[in-house]
Amino acid sequence: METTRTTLTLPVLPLDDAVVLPGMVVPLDLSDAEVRAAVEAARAAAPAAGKPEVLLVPRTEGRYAAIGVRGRVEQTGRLADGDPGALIRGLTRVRVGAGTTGPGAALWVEGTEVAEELPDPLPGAVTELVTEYRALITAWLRERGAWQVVDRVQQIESPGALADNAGYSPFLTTEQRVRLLEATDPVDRLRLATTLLKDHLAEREVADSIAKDVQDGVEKQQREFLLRRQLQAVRRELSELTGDGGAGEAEDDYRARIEAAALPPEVHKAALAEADKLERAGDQGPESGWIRTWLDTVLEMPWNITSEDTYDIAEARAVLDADHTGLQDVKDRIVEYLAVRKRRAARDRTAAEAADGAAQLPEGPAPAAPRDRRPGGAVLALVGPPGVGKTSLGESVARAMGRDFVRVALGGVRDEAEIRGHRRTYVGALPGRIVRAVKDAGSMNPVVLLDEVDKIGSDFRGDPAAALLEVLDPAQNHTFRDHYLEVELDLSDVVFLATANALETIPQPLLDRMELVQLDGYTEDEKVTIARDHLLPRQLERAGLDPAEAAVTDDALRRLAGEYTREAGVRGLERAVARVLRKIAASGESGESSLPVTIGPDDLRGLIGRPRHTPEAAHDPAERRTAVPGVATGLAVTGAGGDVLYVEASLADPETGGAGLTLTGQLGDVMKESGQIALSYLRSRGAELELPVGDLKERGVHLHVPAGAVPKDGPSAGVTMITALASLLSGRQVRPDVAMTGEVSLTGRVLPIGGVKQKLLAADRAGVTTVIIPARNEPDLDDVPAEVLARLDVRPVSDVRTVLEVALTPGRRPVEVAA
Ligand SMILES: Nc1ncnc2c1ncn2[C@@H]1O[C@H](COP(=O)(O)OP(=O)(O)OP(=O)(O)O)[C@@H](O)[C@H]1O
Repeated sequence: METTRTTLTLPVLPLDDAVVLPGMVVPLDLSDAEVRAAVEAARAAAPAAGKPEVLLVPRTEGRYAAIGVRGRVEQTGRLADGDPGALIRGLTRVRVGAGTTGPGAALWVEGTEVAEELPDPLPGAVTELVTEYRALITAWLRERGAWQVVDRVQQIESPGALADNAGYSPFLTTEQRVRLLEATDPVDRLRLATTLLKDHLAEREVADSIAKDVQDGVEKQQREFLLRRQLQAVRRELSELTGDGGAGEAEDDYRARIEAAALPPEVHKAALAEADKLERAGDQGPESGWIRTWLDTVLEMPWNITSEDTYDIAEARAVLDADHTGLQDVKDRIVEYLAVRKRRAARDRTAAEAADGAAQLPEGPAPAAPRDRRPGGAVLALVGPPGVGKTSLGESVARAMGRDFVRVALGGVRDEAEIRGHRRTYVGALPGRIVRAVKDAGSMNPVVLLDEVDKIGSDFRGDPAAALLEVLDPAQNHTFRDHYLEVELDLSDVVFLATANALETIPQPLLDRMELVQLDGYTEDEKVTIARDHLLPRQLERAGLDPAEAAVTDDALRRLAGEYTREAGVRGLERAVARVLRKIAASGESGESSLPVTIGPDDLRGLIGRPRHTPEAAHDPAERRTAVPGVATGLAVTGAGGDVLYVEASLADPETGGAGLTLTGQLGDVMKESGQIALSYLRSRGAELELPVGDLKERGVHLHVPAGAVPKDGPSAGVTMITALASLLSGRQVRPDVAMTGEVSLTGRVLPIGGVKQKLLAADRAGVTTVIIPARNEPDLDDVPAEVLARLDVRPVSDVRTVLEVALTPGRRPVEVAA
């Protein structure tokens, strides 16, 4: 019911995010340029006696509403905040028409006033609506304590004005207010105002009931808290009565710690259950001790901590290079491993995201096929002699990946519980080493170095290797269960590395999971570089010396490596360097010598005594081990890397010693067989070689490999045994500068062996210059550093005859047979 009345020309006062409805009186801020422009324009146009009038039009996102409200500027002055302001009263609705001109900077429009007409008397439905709205709004206002407003609302008679008064309701949105403004029919408007109010009341009811639930929850917690406090107090009093110290403060403490620790849901549940048990058991309970230990362990685990992998491959390489000299191929392998790991991690992430996305769809496609959860695949195993840097490479890998590092020493572990923990019911039960490693690392994705996997054994206490296999298996290790911890531990993000001295004793199933990287040991030159760049700086620091105070020349380092130590790695060398520096520090301190000093090779003797390992070839010929016939130099790989070993042969006294073969020196079965084969070969073919083999048939033969405390095995001493025997029989010495390795067949063929690089490095260390190797091992020479090959005369052979030709000196001395 809208009849057009007057046409008006008014300056527009735009209202952003606000609506003024007829009947409302609102303050407007005159420091706003548009508001000021409109008010000033209105003032300019107003008749001398009358008050200026503006058209208040809501504006949303730059667009004006179709209906505005004629507003009268009642007053100007200061607003509460001190800004200039105007008090404006909304009068009537005006339909906004075309733009026009007028004084001032404001926008002028023409508008037509909207008249409101209602039938008189009002129809019953409308009266009811008025009553309903009034009841609702007064109830709401009363609730909020707005008593004056209640009175005012009670006095409003007209349905339209009643609805317009809703403009004051704080819960309405601007959009809802605009709808009220644009509802030109008064009854429609009141209907709208009623609906909006009812909606609000309904919403508030829901919110209230939620708040009430929350409140109830809080009350329950408070009650629980109070009860616990009381329980505590009772316990304390009890313990005072009975004279036991230490009241049950701790249980509540555990509960709080559990809540604070943000444990995974399962763990949280288990921990709370234990805390409950602890409370029930009380302090006197026999169980309380181990429950506490368990809770402490669980709370100390880094459940929610994972370090972020930030490495890129070039950086990782740089870290490896900075920490270790040489080892190019080893570093290449590690970098490849990291690159693959990184790619797979990225791929798995994408797959996981895709799967998550699919899972959110109600009828999504089947989730992606189960993936190998370990991004890196197999476990990288660093295999090589002691002191070649396996452990420190592991540390470097962690550093390169930006992860925490922990080492788990497995040497001598025979008990499965060492890996997997003891059940809690055992006295003194502990979690296994894997759990302890993760705890020590302080994050759930550390690099864990399983040191000396070749030295785990098994006995009646279970098989640690089997437990270890589960730890390393990507299909199982995301739910690893430690017997002690009893809750599942996700190990799938852990990077496992392993080290071993020798492959032979690694249990096969473990070996299958490993990707092997061999470290064979260093040449003398490499050792000098490592010592200069890494060992010396570190030991200087340990000795409290400044690099400017003490220098050790490369030649001195070389002598330390060559004559004071004999090893594949650099551990002994590092110790020797440390000894030298300690002496320097001591003599500097006692004033015996003045710093700075430079240590050359000849100073070493005065500092740390005579060298222990002079090369065999440097000895007086009469003192060499091969000075007597029957001794040959062999090459072997032991747990300590490559080494030279000597094989001694002798014939037993025909009267006292029986016939047959005696083998001594802790030889393994395979090595013993080599002895048998050597003897058989010489018995059958010796004559062809012009050897007096008759002795072999009548007299017992004894083969001994000294350094008897070290177990030795393998077939590669075959050539050495034959050479020693042939030397004995022929009376020709074995050349002291020759060492050899190779398996021998019954027909005298020289068969290939392993560990060529380690053996050649050892030969070079020992000062040997000619090395006999099986012809079929020639390709292995590619792995041997060029500088070593340059010093060695390597003779690849395929027949034992050639071995003897090379190894035996021409000079012939008859065997002195003891009569
Ligand atoms: N290439 C190298 N560059 C720098 N330092 C090295 C290198 N190789 C070894 N080292 C240093 O030699 C020392 C011994 O190495 P490490 O303890 O890692 O040997 P390992 O092979 O793990 O021996 P083990 O098998 O007995 O544990 C370490 O201090 C290490 O930093």
